Amino acid sequence: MRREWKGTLQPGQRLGEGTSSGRWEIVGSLGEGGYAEVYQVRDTSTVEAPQYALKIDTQQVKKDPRLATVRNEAEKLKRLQGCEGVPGLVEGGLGKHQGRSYVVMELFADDNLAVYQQKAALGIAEITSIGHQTLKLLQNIHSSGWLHRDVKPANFVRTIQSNPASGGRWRVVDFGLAKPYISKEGDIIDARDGYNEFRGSTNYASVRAHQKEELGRRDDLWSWFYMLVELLQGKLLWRENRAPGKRASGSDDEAKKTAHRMKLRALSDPNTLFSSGRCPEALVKMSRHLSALQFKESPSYNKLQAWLSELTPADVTRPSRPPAGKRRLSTALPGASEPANAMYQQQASAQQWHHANGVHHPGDAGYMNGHGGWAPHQNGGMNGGSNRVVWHDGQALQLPPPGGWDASNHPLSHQELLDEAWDISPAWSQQQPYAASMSDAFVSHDSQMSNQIEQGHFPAHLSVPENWDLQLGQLGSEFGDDLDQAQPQLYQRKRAAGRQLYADPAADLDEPMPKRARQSPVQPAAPPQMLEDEHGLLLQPPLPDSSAAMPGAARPTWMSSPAAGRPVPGAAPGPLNPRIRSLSAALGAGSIAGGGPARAGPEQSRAAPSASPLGKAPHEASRRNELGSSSKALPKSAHISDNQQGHLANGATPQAGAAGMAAYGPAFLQKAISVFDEGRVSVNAKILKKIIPSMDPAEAYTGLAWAGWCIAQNTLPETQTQASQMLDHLGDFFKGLARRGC
Ligand SMILES: Nc1ncnc2c1ncn2[C@@H]1O[C@H](COP(=O)(O)OP(=O)(O)OP(=O)(O)O)[C@@H](O)[C@H]1O
Repeated sequence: MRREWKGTLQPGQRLGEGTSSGRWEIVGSLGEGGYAEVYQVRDTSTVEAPQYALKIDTQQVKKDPRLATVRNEAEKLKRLQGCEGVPGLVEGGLGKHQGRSYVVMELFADDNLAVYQQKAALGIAEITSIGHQTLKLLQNIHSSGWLHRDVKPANFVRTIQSNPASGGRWRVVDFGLAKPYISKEGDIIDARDGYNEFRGSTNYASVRAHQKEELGRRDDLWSWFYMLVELLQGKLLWRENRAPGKRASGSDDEAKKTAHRMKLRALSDPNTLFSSGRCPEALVKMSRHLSALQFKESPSYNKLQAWLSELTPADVTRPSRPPAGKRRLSTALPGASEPANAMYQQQASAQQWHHANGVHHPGDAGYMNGHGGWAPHQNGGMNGGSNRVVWHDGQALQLPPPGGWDASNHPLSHQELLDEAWDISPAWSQQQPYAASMSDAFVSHDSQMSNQIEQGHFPAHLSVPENWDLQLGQLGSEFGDDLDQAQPQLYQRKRAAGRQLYADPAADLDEPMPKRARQSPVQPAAPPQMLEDEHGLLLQPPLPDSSAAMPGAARPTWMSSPAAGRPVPGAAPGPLNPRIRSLSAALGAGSIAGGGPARAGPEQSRAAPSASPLGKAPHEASRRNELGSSSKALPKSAHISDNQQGHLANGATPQAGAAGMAAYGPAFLQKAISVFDEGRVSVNAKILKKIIPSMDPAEAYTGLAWAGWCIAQNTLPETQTQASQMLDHLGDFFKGLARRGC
């Protein structure tokens, strides 16, 4: 299955002045709307050949010079330069190619939000985080004196460079409909009399946009609000009846009327926005606030941010998993197909992935990557999460989940499995920008993998097509964010061509028409370029003996030797990340896992810094107090079962007994899974499911605490909410367990 190329320009094609054959070389296709095509390009005028996004008028525009949409957008972008989160323009990046205007701008990696939200399930932490970030982006634009006027998920693009000032990992694109709302004199421009135009996209347009009224800041925020409803519920009820890839029955006008009617009704009863009949209280407050705003009045961004933080997991009603066909991945996986991948070699030589100490395929020349995966140097491979496929001597070998098998393909004991869990936990945090998309990719192989795990067929020789990584990259490449979302291009263009032209007297420039249709970007983004973020969270110092990470090297004794005790982070002699140590001390070592000196000893207590990484020292401290009393701590029990007979009910602790285990065991698993889900590392929940029943509960709790923390770290620093919520979940959960253990 080959990826369908969207757009009229071809890969390798060059355009623009500056070099003899054209400065901008088309590398990938990012998206296509009714009026423009967006490509990933290389600047061939410099040796480094940096990559950018190039937006160019569709071919139809050529036929009607009045529709110079991209040129107009470029002019607006010029005026918005310096506004955080808005794409930077590239010098010399404005031009014409065969009569079509183009503009070259900063390239953002990864998906837009419309695509992203259709991947694996989003938990409350991630939804609120996205809400915070996108709201901040809109506030930035408004503070610059501009309205976006086409706020919708497809116009927020995720990127790997995190910058809290500009909206964390999200950026905003598509300024085709943007308009200043402040005059040159600095006054807010009055609404124009007799204004009678629809601006925006049907699904996200405010009620006033439907009524063809002039839009203000409040209307951008209504669109943001509907985005939020969609994030929470997984759908907008006015577009619900539309089959994927199909238009709603009836005309566009009918669809618009339906959306308008339902939005109007929701003004007086926000519960009607949700098929459950219950609108989260936080959204009710937002709706009231936005409804009360006057045209010129500034929304209270702070209040909206605060209400956003009030959302709870119970407010998420979207399906916990998207249908299989909807899972997607549009990010290039590091090392996905390239033999002797340069980045991996660099990592290996720098010995940065020291902690990875899992299984590998014997005989391969390679090293463990940061995800507990094996990255062969010579043969190429795809690594990460718990599923691994390596290319070896021209063959694809599928390897078991980390911890499943040792180097001689013998199953690991549960003790070793636990060690593996310890090993891979910090790896997740190191894979910060990619963990989500990687685990998405692996989800798609879950069933195949599980079957083989069940049957004990590892490593298995698979028949994997040459372009397997490409296929992953295009899983479910179509998405929709508006009425004619996934319509054939022809249809979109026909509609585009049929639209009327207009000029907006309040803007310096003619504006493009309202835009809608788009096919999704499907090109994998540029490969990752960084191993360490600005906060230094991605890497840990190497182990004293870094050769431990190399094949054949002995496992460091502290990781598996019973004499050395459980390899709790705080107890490890290696210089582990102090953040992990502090969490372990606060949650695991100093509390639940009261039975083992390595976990509960004074060393851990001392190791806990006075302030936690999240600045939650008092909170953590009180949690420690609540949990830390030795009389209340859950005592260490014997292993449930060495032969993994596996039922939680069989593994009674002396105190809680079989009944107690049966009662809270499933909740424990459920919680673990949901925590991992929130961290978007869903596939690892599978490993947990397999290994937890055979583990000492105290070990499992401590391990989860650490793992949860590592996941939480992925979100720092701009999404502290997410991180702290995860920790809270874990803390509450542990508290509950401790009580039951009494
Ligand atoms: N700078 C960028 N970096 C990465 N991707 C981008 C960039 N700009 C746009 N894209 C991708 O291209 C898609 C289309 O971009 P944009 O919305 O600007 O085009 P458009 O033709 O105006 O779309 P529409 O007509 O549907 O509104 C976006 O949804 C986004 O996925």
